[in-house]
This record gives sequence, structure tokens and C-alpha cells, in this order.
Amino acid sequence: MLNAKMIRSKFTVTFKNCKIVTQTFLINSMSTDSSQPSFEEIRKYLWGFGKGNVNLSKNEDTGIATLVLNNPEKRNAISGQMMVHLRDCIEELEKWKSGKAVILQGHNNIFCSGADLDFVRAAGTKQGASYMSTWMQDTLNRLQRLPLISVSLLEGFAIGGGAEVAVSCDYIVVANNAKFGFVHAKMGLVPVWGGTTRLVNKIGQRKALDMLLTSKVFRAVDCLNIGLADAMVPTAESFVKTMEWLSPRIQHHYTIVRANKTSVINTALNSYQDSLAKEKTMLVPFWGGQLNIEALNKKIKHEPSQNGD
Ligand SMILES: CCC(=O)SCCNC(=O)CCNC(=O)[C@H](O)C(C)(C)COP(=O)(O)OP(=O)(O)OC[C@H]1O[C@@H](n2cnc3c(N)ncnc32)[C@H](O)[C@@H]1OP(=O)(O)O
Repeated sequence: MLNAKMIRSKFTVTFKNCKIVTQTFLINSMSTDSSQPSFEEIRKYLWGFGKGNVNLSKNEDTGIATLVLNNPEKRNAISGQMMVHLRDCIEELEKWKSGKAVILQGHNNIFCSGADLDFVRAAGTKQGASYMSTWMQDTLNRLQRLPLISVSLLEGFAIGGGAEVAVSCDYIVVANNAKFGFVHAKMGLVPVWGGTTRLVNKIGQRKALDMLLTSKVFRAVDCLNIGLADAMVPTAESFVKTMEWLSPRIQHHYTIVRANKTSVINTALNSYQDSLAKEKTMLVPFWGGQLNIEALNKKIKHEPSQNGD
């Protein structure tokens, strides 16, 4: 496994009878570290914890997939087994070349109550912390980088690890009854699934720090007001309304939707120069292509929509 290592060396030199001690810090960014566990090893470890599953269904007609966290006895808390399931589902979505979007939700109108506290107790070792953070951060990084438009539909509670999963998506839609909170501090923990990084990206440094330090649980309307949520929908028809909200965002050909998502996520996550370089390569399949020619032939006049959407 690749690992960034910091090496500190001390040099002592004598100059005009004075001893000068200098320290240099070298970043050895590409060393291999065989002490790091493989993902296969972590999979076996996590599989030993708990019940529950994650269900993936893909609709080839609409290009929309749904991912459902399912552990009803524990308010859809994420067990070790579910961590494994989640990664398998993301891998499946990575292979889906004609999809446009994925909606994440929890079984029975509750998003997720975080990591399974029985897992937190049982795996409360240094090894457990390292295995879980490596696995979940990588899994959620891959979710974030999918070329699909990802939407978390928050119904009921999304707290702790549930909040970390939610902020891994491009968009957050809250049902009226949603309650969202980074409650880690209250649990004597800090987010390690990438939640802090993604939260700061979504709402900015000061609001994120406030949220982390207070462990406050926000209601749906507050999620909207602080810019965490992108839309609020009525709880009774939350899925249908989320689909309606999503519809204009995935109206174009799947290749266009995916290319735009890829460009935006590269910009958000890569350096400015890397992003510009990558963006330059994106046009080749489209320029002079069928979709482009069809659009040119329509002599489209681009005007504001009537409903302001
Ligand atoms: C990555 C770091 C993390 O995620 S740390 C974990 C952060 N999460 C928590 O601390 C969740 C604590 N749970 C709660 O606050 C409440 O259960 C919430 C989610 C608000 C739901 O309340 P309410 O609707 O009244 O249900 P309840 O408390 O009666 O719970 C029903 C049964 O589910 C269980 N449950 C709930 N959450 C978890 C969890 N995260 N892990 C394991 N079990 C959980 C409850 O213990 C309860 O079980 P039982 O029916 O009493 O056997």
C-alpha cells in the first residue's frame, strides 16, 4: 500500500566554534508500507460484525439507481457487514456505464443512526479504528467520485456516521421530518469517514466547526437555511418529490450528465491546474458528435424558464 511518510533527520555542523543543529523534514510520499492491511484483510474483519445489508437497485429505463441502508432494528445503523455491502454496491455502480443518478436513503423512512454502537464497542481497538476508517473513507471517496449524480434523501435521523454518508453525495434533499447532526463529539469521537473534509467543503469552515463542536441536531428547515440541504420535500411523498427535483438535473443524455459530474468533481477535489488540464480532455467525445449536431440543428434559443427552475 502507498503511504506518505515523514522522515526527520538531524545534522550537526560546526561553524566558527558554534555548534548548529539543523533538522530537515523530508516527505517520502511514495514508500510502500507492508504493515498496512489489505482491503481483503479488512473485509474479513468487518464481516464478523453485526447484521443488516445495503440494497442496490438500478433502473435501466430512467438511469436512476437507489441504495437503501437496511438495519431496521437499529434505525439503520451501519454494522461491519453493511460497510462491506456498501462498498460492494459502490463497486457495482462504478461498473454501471449508462446510469445517470443514484439516490441514497434508509429503510422505512429513517436515513441512518450512524455506526452501529455494538460495533463501536466491540471494535474499539486501534486496529478496529484503523480498519474502519480506511475502509469507510475509501468507500465514501468512491461514492463521491462516481460519475453519477448522487443524492442523499434524508428522512428521519441522519446522525454520526449517517451524516458522514449524507455529505458524501452531490446533493442533500431533506424530508420535512429530517434531523441531521454530526454528534461524534458528544460520543467522544471525531469523524474519520471523510465527513469533516466534506462538511467543510459543503458549508464552509466556521459553520462546520460550529456543527462539530456543538453536536447540534438540525431540523430540516435549518439544514436548508445553513446551505447544507439543497431542497426540502414533504415527508409523505419524499421519494416522488425527490425524483421531480432531480429530473431537470438529469434531463440530458447520460454521457453529458456523467461528463459534467466528472468535470465538477475533478474541479472540486483536484488542484486548479490539474482540473484545467483534465477539463481540456473532456470535450473530444462531444465536439462534432451526434448530440452536438442535433442540438445545432434545432437552432435552440436559450431563455429563462417560466417557473424559475
Ligand atoms: C461514526 C461515528 C458514529 O456514527 S457514532 C454513533 C452515533 N449514533 C448514535 O449515537 C445513535 C444513538 N441513538 C439515538 O440517538 C436514537 O436511537 C435515535 C437514532 C435518535 C433514534 O431514536 P428513537 O427513534 O427514539 O429510537 P430508539 O432510541 O428507541 O432506538 C431503537 C433501537 O435502535 C437502537 N439504535 C439506535 N441507534 C443505534 C446505533 N447507532 N447503533 C446501535 N443501535 C442503535 C436503539 O438502541 C434501540 O434498540 P432497542 O430497541 O432498545 O434494543
